[in-house]
Amino acid sequence: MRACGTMVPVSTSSLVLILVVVVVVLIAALVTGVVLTRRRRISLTQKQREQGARPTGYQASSGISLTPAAPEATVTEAVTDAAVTEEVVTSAPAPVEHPVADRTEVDGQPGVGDDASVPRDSVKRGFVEVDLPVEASEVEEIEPTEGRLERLRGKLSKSRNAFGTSLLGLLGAGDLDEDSWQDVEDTLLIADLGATLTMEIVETLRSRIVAAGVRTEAEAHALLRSVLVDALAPKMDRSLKALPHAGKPAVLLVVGVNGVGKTTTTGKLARVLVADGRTVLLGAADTFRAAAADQLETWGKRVGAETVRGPEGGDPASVAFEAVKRGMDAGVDTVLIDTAGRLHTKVGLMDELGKVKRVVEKQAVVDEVLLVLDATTGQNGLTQARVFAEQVAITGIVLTKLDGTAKGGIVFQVQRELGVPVKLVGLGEGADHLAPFEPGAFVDALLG
Ligand SMILES: Nc1nc2c(ncn2[C@@H]2O[C@H](COP(=O)(O)OP(=O)(O)OP(=O)(O)O)[C@@H](O)[C@H]2O)c(=O)[nH]1
Repeated sequence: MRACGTMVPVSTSSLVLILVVVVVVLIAALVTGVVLTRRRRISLTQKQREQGARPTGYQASSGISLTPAAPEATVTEAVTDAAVTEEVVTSAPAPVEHPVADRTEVDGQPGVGDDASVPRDSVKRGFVEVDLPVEASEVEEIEPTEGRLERLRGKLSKSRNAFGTSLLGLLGAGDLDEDSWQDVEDTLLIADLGATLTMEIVETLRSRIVAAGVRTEAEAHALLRSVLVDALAPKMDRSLKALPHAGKPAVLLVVGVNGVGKTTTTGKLARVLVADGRTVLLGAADTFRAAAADQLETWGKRVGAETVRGPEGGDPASVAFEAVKRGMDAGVDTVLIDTAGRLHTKVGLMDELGKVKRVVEKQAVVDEVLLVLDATTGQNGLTQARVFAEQVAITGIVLTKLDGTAKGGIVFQVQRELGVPVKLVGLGEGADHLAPFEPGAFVDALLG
């Protein structure tokens, strides 16, 4: 008898059989693994393709709604449109008077070089006076822009104190006498809502307070919120026409007077687009200010975007043209063109802007002309906006430096006056301090 546990001898053929089984099992596992990995990769690619193929506007994950321009716009039509716009402008009922002395061109051909003979509207900033954005050794992580306005609401504290807090204090105090209504009016005027809009809002508040029988502070808050949101035209299309169409990149032109934050906004906007998975090319058509192109190029490097630049003092229209050409050749999604600051009263410089747009339109549609306004300049911003809108058809407003002012009310006025939506707001010098403008979130930030 063999004791239990004694080893049973295994024949060579059994060993071979076991080995064959093990090898077959291993091969089967390997094949299954490969098939699963392929499937996963294929489904991911399909998903990406679906995302890329969305034909019309969508809410970008970045929180800024990006859309392609209307499909019917073609280059030729755009050129014709530009001519039509100019005709309309010339036949506008009340053209803005420009003193002839302000003309800067000397030969009828607007160009930055002309300014050598006549001083431009502002002192040139040299290298030493301009803080270049921090150079990054590698492409940076970008903060998501979804909910930025909520996250940056603290930056609106100056406007909140001057505007929301005092208004709520007045309205929440119960029955308002004439003096209190006068205070409401003054608060709105000081916050830069302008006389017409202020009167409208006061009238609406007076009638609705009575009709709704507002008694508590919470009711006053709700009423004020609804009146202010309505005054911000919440239904305006604030999507950014920054997506390619008809096989060409979207082209955005950034314009405004000196020092309002055009280059900074262009850089911040490139980050927003890159964060949304878009490819971007920057055009440094600000050939006037020393270091403007360096400033833009540094912004570009931080997000891996190429910058097309020209010689200092060169023709901005030709830089813009080259940038769009390069963008088309490289197949990027969006070309962002930064232009030089120009005072709206300088006819030659305003003509130059029209030329930049027309030259670009020889090869692609300009989908957006974003006017950058410095919120701290108050009513003057409005005057600038009117003149810029006459020269180039403004499609959106970027209101910068809202963090540094108690006059957040300019947002209300500029939209009302121009019928052009505020699309973005600058809330600080930080690289990601640019937020999509949302009326509800903005009013909430003002009212605290
Ligand atoms: N606080 C604050 N500062 C801003 C904002 N946007 C821009 N700036 C600052 O404004 C200054 C001018 O910005 P730039 O981008 O150089 O202005 P620009 O319009 O390109 O200037 P020019 O080319 O000379 O016309 C810089 O110091 C920016 O950091 C903002 O939203 N908030």
